[in-house]
Amino acid sequence: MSYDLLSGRFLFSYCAAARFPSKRRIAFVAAGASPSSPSRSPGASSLRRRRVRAAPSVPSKQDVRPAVSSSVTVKRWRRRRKLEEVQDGGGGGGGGGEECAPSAEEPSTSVGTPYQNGDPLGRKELAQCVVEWLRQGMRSMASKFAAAEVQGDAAALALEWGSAEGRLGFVIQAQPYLSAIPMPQGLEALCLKACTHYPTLFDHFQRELRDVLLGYQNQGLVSDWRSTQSWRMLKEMASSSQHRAAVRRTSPRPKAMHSSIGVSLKKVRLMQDRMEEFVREMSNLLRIERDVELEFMQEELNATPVLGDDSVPPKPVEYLVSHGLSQQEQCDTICNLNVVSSSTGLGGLHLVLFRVEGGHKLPPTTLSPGDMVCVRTCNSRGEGATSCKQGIVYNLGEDGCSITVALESRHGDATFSRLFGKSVRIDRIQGLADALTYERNLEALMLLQRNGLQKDNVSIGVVATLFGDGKDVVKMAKNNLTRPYESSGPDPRLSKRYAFDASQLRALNLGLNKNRPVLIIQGPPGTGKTVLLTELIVRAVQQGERVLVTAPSNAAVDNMVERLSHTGLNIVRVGNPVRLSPSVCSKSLGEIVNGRLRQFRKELERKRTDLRKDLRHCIQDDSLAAGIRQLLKQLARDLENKEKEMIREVLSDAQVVLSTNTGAADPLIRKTGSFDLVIVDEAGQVIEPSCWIPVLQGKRCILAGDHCQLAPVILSRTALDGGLGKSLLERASSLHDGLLTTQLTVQYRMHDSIAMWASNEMYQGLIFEPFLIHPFYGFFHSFCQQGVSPTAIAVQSPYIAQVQLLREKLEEYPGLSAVEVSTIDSFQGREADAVVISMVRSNPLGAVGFLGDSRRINVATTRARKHVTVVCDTSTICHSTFLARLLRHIRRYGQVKHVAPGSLDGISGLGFSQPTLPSIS
Ligand SMILES: Nc1ncnc2c1ncn2[C@@H]1O[C@H](COP(=O)(O)OP(=O)(O)OP(=O)(O)O)[C@@H](O)[C@H]1O
Repeated sequence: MSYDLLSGRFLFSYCAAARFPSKRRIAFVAAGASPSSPSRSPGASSLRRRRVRAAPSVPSKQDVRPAVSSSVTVKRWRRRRKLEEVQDGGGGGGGGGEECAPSAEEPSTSVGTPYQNGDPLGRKELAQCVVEWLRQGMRSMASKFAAAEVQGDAAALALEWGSAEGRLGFVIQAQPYLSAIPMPQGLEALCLKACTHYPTLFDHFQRELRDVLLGYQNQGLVSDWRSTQSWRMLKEMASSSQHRAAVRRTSPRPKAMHSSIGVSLKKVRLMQDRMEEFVREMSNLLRIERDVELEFMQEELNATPVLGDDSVPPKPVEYLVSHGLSQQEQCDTICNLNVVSSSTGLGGLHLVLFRVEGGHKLPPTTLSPGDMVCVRTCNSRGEGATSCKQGIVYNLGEDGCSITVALESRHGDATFSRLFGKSVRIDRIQGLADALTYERNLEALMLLQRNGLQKDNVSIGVVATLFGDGKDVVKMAKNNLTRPYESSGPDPRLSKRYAFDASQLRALNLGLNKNRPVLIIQGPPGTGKTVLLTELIVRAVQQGERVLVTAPSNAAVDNMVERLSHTGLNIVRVGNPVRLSPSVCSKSLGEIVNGRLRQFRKELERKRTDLRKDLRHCIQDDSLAAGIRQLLKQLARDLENKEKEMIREVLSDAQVVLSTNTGAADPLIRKTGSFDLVIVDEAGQVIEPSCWIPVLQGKRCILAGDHCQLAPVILSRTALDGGLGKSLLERASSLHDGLLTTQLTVQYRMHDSIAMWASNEMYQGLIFEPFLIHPFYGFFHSFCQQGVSPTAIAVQSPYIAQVQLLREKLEEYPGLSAVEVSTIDSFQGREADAVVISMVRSNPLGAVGFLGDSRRINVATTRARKHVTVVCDTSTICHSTFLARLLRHIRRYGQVKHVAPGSLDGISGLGFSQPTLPSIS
């Protein structure tokens, strides 16, 4: 190894003909060296000269000669080493290459860059023999230094230290001592890595010097080893900034985590690499998906309503138009609106009030609070501009002329200001991820990569479990962080509310184990996942845990809020007020805060009114008026501060916080600190990045769901094929031989004949132990006549337009407006005594579209406790073998009724003829 004065580069070459065949000789150049390389550091020239002198000129293994005192010849030195080896028991140290072959586990090392910074490399990274090889080399160097000390040869000592000065000098100085010792066979690459790693060399040298000096002290050669010149010089070197910079890690990799999660640093690095690879892939897929979404949205928005003849000058447009490339997505539009005012709502919502131009009434519209909309300027024909702002309908004015939208943009946003004074158009867009969701997913991935394995990350156990391999998890278990093998026997104390079955009790016990970072609860429909989660939350709070509960959709979160409302827990639902179901409003953050601020607001309003009165009276007195205006501003600030304080208070007092997965990224939640437990319901329905938003906020997590029910909706084929559609639930349940998963096996909801179909079609015949349910038979039109309450009936369709049409039709029948009509997707997680599924599709081609998605039909069918009616065109539906099997099952265990063409006006058309179902292989 030498330093090239001309190029200013550090050259290292090593040739060990005896051990490496010629083609395996290693010669490498570390370009640029370190920031403190001699060419750049002050005093570099003298240092360089000394280094050139001190470095042996490319020693070969045969003639390597340790730079020991002249009295020790190479022969004697070798003899002594051999003797030491014999004394050590035949090379128990490191020379015995034959005993120290690299194992399959040993990392393949790239020997590229000497002088990496960082912690000393240990046995795990280098293998025992290499560490021993280093120890011997450094022992020899330390002995030389210490010998100079006891011989009182200050000049020699100074010379040696001078050569070793600086980390580069130190590494160079160490080489001859190391080269003198044969490298363990097969581990040459690791030896080369180690012998150029300054922190490692220094660490070994320090330990050996201390031992040698201590030996001298015991022999009475020195009085106090700590006060020797060698030791003081070493300490001086250790306190230099150069040294500290070298042993400080410069890469963003985590520090030695082994003490935190009980696995080796090497394993932590592997996990980090795995995680970085995952984050890279997922971010890329998210971007692809986002591009397709935007493209799709643009196409939807470009489908501008056509107003007929171009030559006819357009009148003020007042219409509702539905168009859509996909039948599921419907886009309702209101044009010719003007911005009237904007204000800030609770939680910083940017509320913008729009009115129809010319004081006209809003057209009849299906837009309603909570709908996601796109807001942009438009021309007099209603054609919209390309750039748009996303928002959510906040409310529709009672006067019928206005609509308020909560916009994503903030005050002062240029896009928003451009809306002023212009004609504006609002389009409803369904089923598209908004920009905020996309950004929050990306942010979660970034946080996972950056903080996932950091010591201070609360969810480090979760991350390590989900990115470690099976061995890591077992290791962590030994370290008491997780106990995957703990007893799963039922705990009788847990069965007060329900008579839980054994599989539910097992899940409860596992879920309440604070030492378990990850639990996956999987269960087919009706097996009590939601019931179980409710119980788990109650018990977790009882054992002192603060819980964050999330789900992919607002409907699923509200469902959980409703179930928890009766438990007496202090729960808070966080989310955009306009998207919450009215039944849970009393638990929403907005409502709670407003309730507590009511008195304060009243008082503030009174003060405001007084001040405004005063202002009117002193309009002539500029300075007084300015003072009053200041006071009014101050009142507004007071309200804002009080609001923030109250939000913080409400959230930090809450025992359970509930939001959607995306909503969990809300700074309001993040600011209140981490959670002991995060529970994600319907976890099979959400893409993995989204799941990481809540999961990173808790010490441990429970994911519940069913991978045979609705999957994440992905638009891009590339993203789907790349794996974006795979949920964390699905990935985690296949990890570590299913160690993280527990199954629920008894279904309590459905009549046996419904459950049987689901079991055979979706769960490989898994027998759900049935729970006794009495079926009833009848038809939708006559259910109610048979005494079934309208609230016990749920109508589902995959298509939103059909849902809207059915709602309108049912309004016409007195008493039937209580029948719930919804899309299949929004009914997931819920149940009803009787379910009617309207399949809609009817075409000569037999195209079934996404009806062919077995998971969606599984959800629709398994919502029913007692009865399922499927309304469909069998000639279309039966083109799908899956759907044809469903119809066959119904024919076998139920009844098929036929509506004759042209007789759609009611009961009279229903007969009992058996339609021919195509044969299916
Ligand atoms: N141990 C039990 N004893 C009696 N009834 C139970 C029990 N567990 C669950 N149930 C009932 O079974 C029905 C289904 O429960 P739940 O909605 O929790 O199931 P789920 O697994 O979440 O279903 P899905 O996945 O279809 O949403 C509910 O009516 C619930 O009250």
